[in-house]
Amino acid sequence: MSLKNGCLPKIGIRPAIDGRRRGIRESLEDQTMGMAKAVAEFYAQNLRHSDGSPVECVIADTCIGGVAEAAQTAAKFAREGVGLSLTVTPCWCYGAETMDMDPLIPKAVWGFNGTERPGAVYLASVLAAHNQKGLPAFGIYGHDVQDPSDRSIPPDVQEKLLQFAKAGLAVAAMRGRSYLAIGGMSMGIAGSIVNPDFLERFLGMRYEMVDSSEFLRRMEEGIYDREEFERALRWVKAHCQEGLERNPAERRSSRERKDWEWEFIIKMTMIARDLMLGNPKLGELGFGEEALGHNAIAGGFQGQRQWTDHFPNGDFMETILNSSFDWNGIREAISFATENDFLNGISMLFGHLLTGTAQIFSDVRSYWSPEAVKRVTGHELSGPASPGFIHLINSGSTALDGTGQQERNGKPALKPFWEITEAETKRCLEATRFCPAVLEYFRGGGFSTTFETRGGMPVTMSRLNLIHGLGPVLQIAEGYTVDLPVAISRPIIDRTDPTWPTTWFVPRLTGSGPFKDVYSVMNHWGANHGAISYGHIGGDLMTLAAMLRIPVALHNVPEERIFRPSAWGAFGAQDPQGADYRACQNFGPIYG
Ligand SMILES: C[C@H](O)[C@@H](O)[C@@H](O)C(=O)CO
Ligand SMILES: [Mn+2]
Repeated sequence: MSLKNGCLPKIGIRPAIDGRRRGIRESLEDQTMGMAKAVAEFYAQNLRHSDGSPVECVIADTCIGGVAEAAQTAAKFAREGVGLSLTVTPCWCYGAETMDMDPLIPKAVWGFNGTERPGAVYLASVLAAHNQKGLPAFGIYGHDVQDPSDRSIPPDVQEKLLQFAKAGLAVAAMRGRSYLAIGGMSMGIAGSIVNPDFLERFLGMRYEMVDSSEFLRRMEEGIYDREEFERALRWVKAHCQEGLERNPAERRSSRERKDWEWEFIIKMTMIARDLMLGNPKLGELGFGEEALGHNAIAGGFQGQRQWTDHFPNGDFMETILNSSFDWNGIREAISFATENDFLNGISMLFGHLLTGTAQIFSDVRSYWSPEAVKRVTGHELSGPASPGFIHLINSGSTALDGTGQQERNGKPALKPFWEITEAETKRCLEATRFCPAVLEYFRGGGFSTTFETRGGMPVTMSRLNLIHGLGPVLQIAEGYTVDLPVAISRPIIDRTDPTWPTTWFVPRLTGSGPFKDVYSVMNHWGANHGAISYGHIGGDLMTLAAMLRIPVALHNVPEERIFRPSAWGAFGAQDPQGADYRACQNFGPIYG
């Protein structure tokens, strides 16, 4: 089953040229179209959609020397489903006559750094036109002068081409899709008060909602694939190991009840997925409407409390959906928020679309200072955990990939699903236990995913918050997962909920402001949850946020990784954070 619904967005390449015939244009055709072809090839080789398929480029039929060819190109791009555009040129062209005017399409311009023809002068001129007309565009200007015969794309240009395209593809992938809430607000968590206005205006997405009772209807009326269910049950019995029972002896559920719960939560998992994505198998069974699904690219489940006070909790479902594999094999992770915290779900979606990897969803539970660790465990922190750490932990939603049992160059990693091996999925499962849910919290039972994330992984924690009178803002903290010695980790986990997955996180400190120490990062975090993505992707998130006009409230991303539309500089080049707020407010959300 694929998460895509309809066509995948393509990248439109626009070779712009000096329109003067009888010499100039003719002499430039080859080099200009050559740049377009080189970029298309570069993208095809280096970019994939989050569903694993290679990214396709559409090149304009002709070089664009003026408005007629710009219009022909726009028509071609609309026919072909282009979601973002890149204009390339080695020469002077007529800015406002050749530029891409589609307000919905993220745009960049690569102006070749050569001296024979003034590509960089066009770049400056067309960016000025974009800024003047309120159509923000990213400028790409290579650092070193190239010769006209040099058809290579220099590494600094490659980096920017990729950063722009990854974020632009994410923008295009979200447009027209849905966030599906199963249930409503969970325990007063404001992030689970889904805000359709934000989804529609900033992301071009719909808010879809179904009542949790839909699980029961589908179970009781047999609206799921029975054959898949049997297969899933066999897989669960073979690979999902039950963990320690933490409930007091007199309250534990019977074996019979637990077996029933396993069947129930497997069905919940299949039904949630079918609700989001649809399932042709349901059509074959005579359920045409259900077969279609809700066109969702992200979703969430309220769970607590009405559902979990009576029925098994959603932890297993959330974990499996968020993972890059299940009983059907290795596949794209499905971004799914526990407690229906859609703001965290969308943060996970951003991370997923930018990387193709599974995401970790966590409560940002506690800051542990070295002093508190010493007092509670009797041990001193050392190594990367020395400045103290943040304990990330939540009942559900953390992908099995979050164990860190996949590897890249011998180091723990969360990989895009197309790079994950069968053996690595086994290791993730072996490192996980499914503990009977703590019945004090979850009266209806269920099983919670239990593991400790391997240390040493570069990760980025992010979070969207909605602020009255301001709108959405994004927080970003790059850092590392760390390993703790058992003598420290055990007592700390036992003080919280030992049946839940734990990630020990140390943000990269900068020595000042919110990143002056680990405590300050925790203290500045804007909500109870964070979305954790493998890798240092803060720069990519910032590029995406700028495209979506979401200001970045907090980050520790190095300056050289920050890449925003050219107009941002006009709002205060010496005050990038304030400029970001002003630019986002000035241009406003893409979809109104
Ligand atoms: C079991 C509890 O209700 C937890 O689910 C709660 O601590 C949270 O996760 C709050 O975000
Ligand atoms: Mn939570």
